[in-house]
Amino acid sequence: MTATIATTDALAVEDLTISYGDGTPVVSGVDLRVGPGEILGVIGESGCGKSSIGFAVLGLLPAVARVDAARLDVGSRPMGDADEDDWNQVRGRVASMVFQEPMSALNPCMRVGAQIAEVLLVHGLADKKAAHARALELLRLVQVPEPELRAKQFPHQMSGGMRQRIVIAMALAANPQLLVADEPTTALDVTVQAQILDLLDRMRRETGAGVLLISHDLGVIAQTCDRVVVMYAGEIVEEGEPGEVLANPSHSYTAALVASIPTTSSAPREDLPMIAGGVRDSDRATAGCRFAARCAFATEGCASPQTLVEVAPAHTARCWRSTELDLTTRTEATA
Ligand SMILES: Nc1ncnc2c1ncn2[C@@H]1O[C@H](COP(=O)(O)OP(=O)(O)OP(=O)(O)O)[C@@H](O)[C@H]1O
Repeated sequence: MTATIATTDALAVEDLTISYGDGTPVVSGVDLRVGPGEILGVIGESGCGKSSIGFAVLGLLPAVARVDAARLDVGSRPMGDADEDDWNQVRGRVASMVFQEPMSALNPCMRVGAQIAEVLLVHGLADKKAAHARALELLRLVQVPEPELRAKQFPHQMSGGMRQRIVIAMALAANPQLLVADEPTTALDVTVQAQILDLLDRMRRETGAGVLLISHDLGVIAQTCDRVVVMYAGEIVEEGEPGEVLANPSHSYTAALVASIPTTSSAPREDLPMIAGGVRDSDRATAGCRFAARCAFATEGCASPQTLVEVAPAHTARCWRSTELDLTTRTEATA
């Protein structure tokens, strides 16, 4: 495959705010940058706004959603004021989505080779013969065995992992600059999960596409991403390189997430330090730290607005107490 390696950012988002109807924003003030060939992970518990961000950067939010951003560049295209025609030029060509459930992205009545070729035909990037040849090339690229045979099969004749490979082949067909992968391995069993993450890793290296990888699983993020943003109640609370963030969590929410990862030496699951409660609408409307109501270390000062501050090179956190706390052990630091 002859991929064009991009030189511009795959994604550049500044001050992104998303709300549904007249509701409180579910995402606020989010800045994201995905470089060419880079994997940026977005992690946070259910309801923190991860999928809303993924849909927003592909223009896929429902009409009820309101999106505001100081900058929303997808590949080299400024999409802040884009209409549906503009998004149709971008989706599948400049940026593509890999969803959690591959069956929802595939047409059950169409042979998979034809579905891959269709992406190229829709965008006028190849004639029928060339599109078919490229479909076989893409099946090889995503390591589908016996591509000629598989191309003639329907999705139901394949395993979940094989279907996700087909979806990734479709997403890559037009050589996009950005892939948005929203929980791409959650529906797969553990060994297949690892294979799909390896494939994403290889694909970004070989094609130069940047990847926005959305996951609630810190293990997936740690294994795959170059950088991670941790979201809480619609806000970024911490950002950095995964190894550094996991080793030195500097926001109490991240520390609680890290502490809730089971390890082989962990006590039985009920004894794990899980985070009590969940994101409430009122947390999103709080001017101060949105995690304060659930944080074991919150003080009166946490009611004041917090900004993301550098806690180490290329590592930022939105917790003014981070220097006072030993968040690796989740205790008040001793003087
Ligand atoms: N179409 C919609 N209309 C109204 N509210 C919505 C809509 N879609 C999402 N929301 C709300 O926006 C908030 C963020 O949802 P979103 O799906 O982006 O979060 P998430 O972190 O991806 O969660 P999950 O992991 O459960 O998908 C939630 O409170 C959700 O109820």
